[in-house]
Amino acid sequence: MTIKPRKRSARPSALKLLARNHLALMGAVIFAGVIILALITPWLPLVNPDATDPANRLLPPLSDGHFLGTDHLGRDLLSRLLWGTRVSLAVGISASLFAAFFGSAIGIISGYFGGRTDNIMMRGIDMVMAFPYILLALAIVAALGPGLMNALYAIAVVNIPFFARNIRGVTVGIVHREFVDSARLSGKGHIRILLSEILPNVMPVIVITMSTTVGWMILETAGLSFLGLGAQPPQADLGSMLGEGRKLITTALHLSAIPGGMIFVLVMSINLLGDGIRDILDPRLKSGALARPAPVTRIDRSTWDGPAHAGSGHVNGQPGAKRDAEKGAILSVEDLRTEFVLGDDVYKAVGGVSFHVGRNECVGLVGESGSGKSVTALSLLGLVASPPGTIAGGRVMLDGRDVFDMHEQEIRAIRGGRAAYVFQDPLSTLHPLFSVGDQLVEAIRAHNRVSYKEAWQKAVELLRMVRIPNPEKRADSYPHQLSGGMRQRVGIAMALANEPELIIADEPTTALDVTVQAQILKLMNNLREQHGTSVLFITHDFGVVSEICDRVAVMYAGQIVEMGTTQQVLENPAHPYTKRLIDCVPRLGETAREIAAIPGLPPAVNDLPVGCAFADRCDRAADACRAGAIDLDPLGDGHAVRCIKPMEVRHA
Ligand SMILES: Nc1ncnc2c1ncn2[C@@H]1O[C@H](COP(=O)(O)OP(=O)(O)OP(=O)(O)O)[C@@H](O)[C@H]1O
Repeated sequence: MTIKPRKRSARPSALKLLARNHLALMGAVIFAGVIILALITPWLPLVNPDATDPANRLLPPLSDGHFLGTDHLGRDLLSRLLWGTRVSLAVGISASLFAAFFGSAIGIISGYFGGRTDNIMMRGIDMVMAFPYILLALAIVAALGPGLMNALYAIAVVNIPFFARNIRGVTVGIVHREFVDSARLSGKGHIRILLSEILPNVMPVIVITMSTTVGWMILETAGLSFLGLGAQPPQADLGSMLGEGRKLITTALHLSAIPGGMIFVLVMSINLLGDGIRDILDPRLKSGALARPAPVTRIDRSTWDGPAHAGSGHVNGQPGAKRDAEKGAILSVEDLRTEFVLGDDVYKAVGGVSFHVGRNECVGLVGESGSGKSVTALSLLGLVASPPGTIAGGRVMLDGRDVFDMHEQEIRAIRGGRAAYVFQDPLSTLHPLFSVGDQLVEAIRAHNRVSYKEAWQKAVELLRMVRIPNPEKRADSYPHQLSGGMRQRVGIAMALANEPELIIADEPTTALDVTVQAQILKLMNNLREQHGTSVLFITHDFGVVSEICDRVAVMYAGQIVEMGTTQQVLENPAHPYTKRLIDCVPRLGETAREIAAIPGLPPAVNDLPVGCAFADRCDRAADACRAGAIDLDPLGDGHAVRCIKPMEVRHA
């Protein structure tokens, strides 16, 4: 077997990400400029910054031989500014490193070990924090004596609590996470866990805190020097220059404006760069987003080929959406294409999907992990995060209207209103700090003008409808006080809050045991019968499909490869992939049957092969399968398959 060379990571480099954030880039350029100037100052043709020249006192900027003028002793301001910036930078960065090292160490140890260690360390930190920090810094300098180094120590010490508190908070949030537990279970000792599990996770916070405090510390050191406690004459830093200039502010404004301007530029550029560094270090933003995800998935109409191109999924040769809308389908999807652009790679997560959901109908979307089911579901109401997600083509007709032509506010009104989602893990979708009753009230009042009391009554009714025992009391419970099955019922109650016409359920029973799963499926079936709700049910489990779905669409590598009624697909699968998928389902009582796993792996959606994406795993594949795009061909009675060598189908 030949192994393909590994493709270069699609993740944009840190520099590229920084370049995309214009403000951070500007900060980086200015800060780099100041640093370079500070570094080369000793080699620049500058006069001695401490050389006085009483004959040339208080010269204004642009004077002959003194570009920025002179101060009250006739010293060259440009030279003093560059040497002073050097000192301020060195002190600010050193104090920040010192505070970051000791503060973070205290925070990590305290947050990790907790208990008495945490108590002792944090009470110590609280004692330091009990003093106003600038008074504490003054007291430290007063005790140690005025001077730049003592100012550095004072500023570093008063900032240690800031790091310690911040980092302890982050550590406490991480220390009970599953990956730390699994490191413990694997036998790692405290030091290794601290270094390999905790530190890398708090590092971005340390760097971000540092990048934002360097500017602050430069200001604080400047403050001490301004008060005469930092740099001592004739040595200058930006603060002492500002202090000297302040005395002559009315007669020679440039003496204070120039160092003040430099402090402003320096602090501003460091803070802008700090924000950029935060965005780069956060792995969730590495996918290309330095910006907040847009409220609705970005639609890129430049890639639109018009409705339904060949092979995308018309069935029976008719333009799908029009035909389905005529049939009165609640949801009609035509040639939907959703992509993720990561660096130079384009991941075609949904590659031209067409299907419809009729009124009061339940359609199943089935497929292996990564086949594009969730992205399809999220695309329907523009919920795929942008960036990096983009709708690259297609139409989604909800009750005859194209969702992608709607205004953002209209789409928002539909979400949780006419169309509602139920997700796999209700614990992560329910708010941990509000009671389930309050969350239901919020969902109801987001779409209806009703009083809190009325909404609360409706919330209790909803809980009763989804068969939560003792709903009046349970409405006051918090998500963590309910069992997994109950939480999922609350998730369904939330979805039902505004009597939706369509429920999009993304693997709502996957995390539940079989008895609770059966109860939830029964509940959803009852709701369909009583309220006429339509359901798009996403699952990888054919057992669930047979329980609840009228029709089913099988997805593979971002495309629908087979579609038909549940009976057609389960009893007569036409696509070899569907057949293999059904054969993977264990059946009770069949002890002799060996579960046939599908060999190989699905292709990466950023590197899809020409022709059938399943060909490499299919024992029926021929050369023709790899020759070009394959259409979803009708087999009769609404059954369709995207295969040129389908299994033999015997329709009743
Ligand atoms: N934010 C993202 N950035 C890049 N690629 C993504 C992103 N979200 C999903 N994808 C890719 O889109 C493809 C489809 O993912 P999707 O979540 O729809 O699969 P799925 O069939 O729902 O799988 P599962 O059953 O495991 O949830 C996968 O290849 C996945 O890696």
